[in-house]
Amino acid sequence: MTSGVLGVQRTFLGPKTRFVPERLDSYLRRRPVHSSHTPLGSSTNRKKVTLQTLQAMYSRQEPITMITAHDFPSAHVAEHAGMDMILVGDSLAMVALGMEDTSEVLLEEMLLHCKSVCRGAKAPFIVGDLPMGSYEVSPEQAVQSAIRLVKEGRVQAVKLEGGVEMAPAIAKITGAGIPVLAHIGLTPQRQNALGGFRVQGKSVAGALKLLQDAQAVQQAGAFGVVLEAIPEPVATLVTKKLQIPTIGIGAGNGCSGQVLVQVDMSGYFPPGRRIPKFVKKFGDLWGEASRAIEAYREEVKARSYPGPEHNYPMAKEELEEFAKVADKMLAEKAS
Ligand SMILES: Nc1nc(=O)c2c([nH]1)NC[C@@H]1CN(c3ccc(C(=O)N[C@@H](CCC(=O)O)C(=O)O)cc3)CN21
Ligand SMILES: CC(C)C(=O)C(=O)O
Ligand SMILES: [Mg+2]
Repeated sequence: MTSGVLGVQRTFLGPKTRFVPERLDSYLRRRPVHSSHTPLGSSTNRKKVTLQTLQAMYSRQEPITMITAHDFPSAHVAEHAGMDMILVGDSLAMVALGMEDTSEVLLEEMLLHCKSVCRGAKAPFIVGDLPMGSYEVSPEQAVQSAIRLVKEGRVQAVKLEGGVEMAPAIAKITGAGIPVLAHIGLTPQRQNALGGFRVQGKSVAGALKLLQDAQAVQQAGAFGVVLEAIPEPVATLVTKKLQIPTIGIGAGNGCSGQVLVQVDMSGYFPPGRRIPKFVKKFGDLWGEASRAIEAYREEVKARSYPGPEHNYPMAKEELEEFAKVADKMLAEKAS
């Protein structure tokens, strides 16, 4: 194994070659993976993660890693970082489209985002969120919407919110050969019924309901279930009672895998914005982006950008001739 990105550059390009990011990328793509785990940066040549891959991870109790993406670059970087699964979450309504909540986003809009994400990442298993209003009316409506996400959006699976009450829709979609990831606990599309973004399953009755929901979606054929905003012991117990993986978000460390919203975990939000308690800010993308833009703005104002190294050259004779001819041309025009 090479010792990090700089080592890779030298090996491939040689000491005299200028570093071209695109070449490093294509090199990494061709480089064979020797170890069973995926080293950082070499993931773009990784084999496609399938339902069977995920099943194998679950069997050997290897944590399943999932992150949201909402466009080409956020998908590409998630793939490059070696994520197992990508969720085109309807949270994009808020983080990419500036909507008040997730209930506003349309199936058509989700399709556009699914398409760009699927162009940006090939290896991860990609799941598309069914938006509110696209699946609750009937199992027929649900399967029609799911088919559009696969056929037009190019995702490999769909996710929908709800437990016992959504079992018939889950059965209908899986019957059409489309894998379904269920989502129970805090279901943001139902925030008006839940009384806001509230932790679920904190009482005996609430925890029992979660267990019933989890069993119902498993019975209906879901390949996994997202557990959102529930106490850790409840999520851990639900995970133990199921035969399908649980993907936690705000559900503690006893789940089969974890998911986070990419802009949350990478810190791509302004200082002072409220984030859920379960989010860990692994980076400061907002700080990086705003520092870069500020520096660009200042250099333009100070006339220090663009510099000579950013200019296109022109032969001296051409330039002198141009100046002469230009003056003549303008004088002719004026008379
Ligand atoms: N950017 C983003 N990240 C998310 O994780 C996310 C979204 N958007 N949009 C849809 C839902 C909403 N989510 C949320 C939002 C807020 C809390 C939150 O503030 N919870 C409180 C506890 C509230 C209570 O129990 O009364 C907390 O302290 O974490 C939780 C989940 C998760 N989802
Ligand atoms: C937070 C995850 C589970 C989600 O549903 C989304 O991003 O829309
Ligand atoms: Mg969602």
